[in-house]
Amino acid sequence: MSISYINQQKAKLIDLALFEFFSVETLVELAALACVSAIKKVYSTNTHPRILAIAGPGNNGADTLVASRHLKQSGYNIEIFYPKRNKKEMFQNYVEQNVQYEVPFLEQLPQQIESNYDLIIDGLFGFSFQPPIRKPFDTIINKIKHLSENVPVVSIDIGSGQDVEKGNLNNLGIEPETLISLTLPKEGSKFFTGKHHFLGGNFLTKSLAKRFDVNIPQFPHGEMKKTIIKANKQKKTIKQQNNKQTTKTTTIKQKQKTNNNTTNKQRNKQNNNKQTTIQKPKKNEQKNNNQKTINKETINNKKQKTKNKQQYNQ
Ligand SMILES: NC(=O)C1=CN([C@@H]2O[C@H](COP(=O)(O)OP(=O)(O)OC[C@H]3O[C@@H](n4cnc5c(N)ncnc54)[C@H](O)[C@@H]3O)[C@@H](O)[C@H]2O)[C@@H](O)CC1
Repeated sequence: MSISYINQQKAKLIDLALFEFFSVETLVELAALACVSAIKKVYSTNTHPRILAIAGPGNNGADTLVASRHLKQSGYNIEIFYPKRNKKEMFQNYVEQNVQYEVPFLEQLPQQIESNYDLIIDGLFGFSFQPPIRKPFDTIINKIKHLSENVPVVSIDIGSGQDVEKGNLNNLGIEPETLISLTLPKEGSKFFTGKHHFLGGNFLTKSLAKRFDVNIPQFPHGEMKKTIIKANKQKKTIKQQNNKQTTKTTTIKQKQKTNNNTTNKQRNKQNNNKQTTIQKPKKNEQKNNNQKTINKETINNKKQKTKNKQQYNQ
């Protein structure tokens, strides 16, 4: 079953529907844990011990504040820049929790980020972002955008400054190396160009999925990172070089069936994984958004994963 991408309005409505039977604190805590789980998967305390988390004024910032606390407890050396503090009690509690766990809050975006941090968490804006970017976030986003060539950036739900539905229009937003979509990927994430795309927050019930006409992502409860969607720039380049292939949708399963080397055991394993589709975007979308081919796969499909990794490294 393919993953549904949702627009801004649907994301907001699903969020409201979840609030009917979850408290916002519970959702934030679970979303934050999903983010932590994904971050640990790619950036370990050995390779990326020093993290700068940038938290925005809304619930995307709340996810970031809570994730920061968990990351500190997981052994990372994390600092938070939280330029526009939300005055609601929930946010004040999140700040206090970080203070209690000795996570420092920075007054300014630090200088020398490249040499002082191994990873940046971008939690400025999520699905409620409405362009254009207002002060002081324009300067912050601009700085992080340029740093992202030297320090990996993880964005929570949306690359901040990007259009929720159209992606990184006019290159105004942050292009993260890792994107962690929550509940369901937003339409703009079809244009994601980074390396790792996780999906976390297994919140949808069957009735909500029906009500909002979306597919529930298939991954076990608690395993927030089970479904991974990977953008593969290299693949697109190769495809383009091989000359104007028409839009093609093929399942990983179908693709692998044609591979004579695939063993029955592997095939069974692939069938068990809910494979998703490889899709090429529409031409006009590509033009506006520097779209890259999206290769969606399950994490258990190790063989395919290794293949993709090799392509990145080429
Ligand atoms: N159902 C879900 O998927 C869940 C989503 N959560 C998180 O909540 C996020 C959505 O939270 P919110 O609805 O609070 O909104 P956001 O956190 O996306 O942002 C809203 C804030 O950003 C400001 N803002 C919007 N556009 C701006 C602009 N152009 N310039 C400057 N400031 C701007 C608004 O004034 C408001 O303060 C999601 O993206 C996700 O990270 C989780 O916390 C809980 C579960």
